[in-house]
Amino acid sequence: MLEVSCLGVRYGRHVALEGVSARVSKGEICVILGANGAGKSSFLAAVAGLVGTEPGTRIAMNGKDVTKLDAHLMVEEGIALVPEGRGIFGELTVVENLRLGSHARRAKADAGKMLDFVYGLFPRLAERPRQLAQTMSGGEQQMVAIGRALMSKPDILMLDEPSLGLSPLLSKELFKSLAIIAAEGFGILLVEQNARLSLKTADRGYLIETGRIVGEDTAPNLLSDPKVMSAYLGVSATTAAH
Ligand SMILES: Nc1ncnc2c1ncn2[C@@H]1O[C@H](COP(=O)(O)OP(=O)(O)OP(=O)(O)O)[C@@H](O)[C@H]1O
Repeated sequence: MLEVSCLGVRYGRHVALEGVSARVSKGEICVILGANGAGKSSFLAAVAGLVGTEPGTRIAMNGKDVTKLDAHLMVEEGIALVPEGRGIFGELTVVENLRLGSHARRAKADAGKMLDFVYGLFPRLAERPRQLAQTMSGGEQQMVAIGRALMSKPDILMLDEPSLGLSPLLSKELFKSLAIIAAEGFGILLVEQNARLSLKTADRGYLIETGRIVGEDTAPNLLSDPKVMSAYLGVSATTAAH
């Protein structure tokens, strides 16, 4: 459904990404792993239309070339991004934040249905629709951010480090929710520090180093590869085996 080939991003003279290819299908969870500064956030931002790409880049959604579209048009093509830091509006209520997501033309007709889906997924939000978003806990704010992205009825939901700042328990719950979202047919592409937890939930993973893809495999294969464990999971191969 999402197919990216030969993606390049430069910031002035600095080449942040070069020749990056990746794909995400309906109902699939893909994770991008890489060290700090490898280019993970830049990749999501480029796919979302938030940063420009180099000549030769091709981004296709459902077979349509969307390479040069601006961010708001990417949303109409079915790509939604939950940015690092969540980007919710603290002085708006939970339901006002959620409704912002349904301004996309593709989402308007199904806004009620999507709101029911989000409330079913995150009952905590259904209990407090009129609470100001800034007074919600970190985990709840992440639910608002994901909920708002879902309200745009995306085909692909992209998340930049969604478990950042969450407790291990909340992170686990977050990944359970992502599995439910994928089971509904949404494709998920995420960047995560918590590589071990994300690989347990994901179907496939990409390894990125200094702006290039250096590996791709199924999540179970990556999890059982000692080299990957020590390079990307921040634990020694011996520890990882237990
Ligand atoms: N707006 C920008 N201007 C200049 N350089 C940038 C900009 N954004 C990112 N970079 C550089 O591009 C490279 C990739 O950054 P990016 O944030 O995509 O990496 P990352 O893998 O997401 O890192 P992290 O895990 O630390 O967030 C880094 O060297 C970074 O310093």
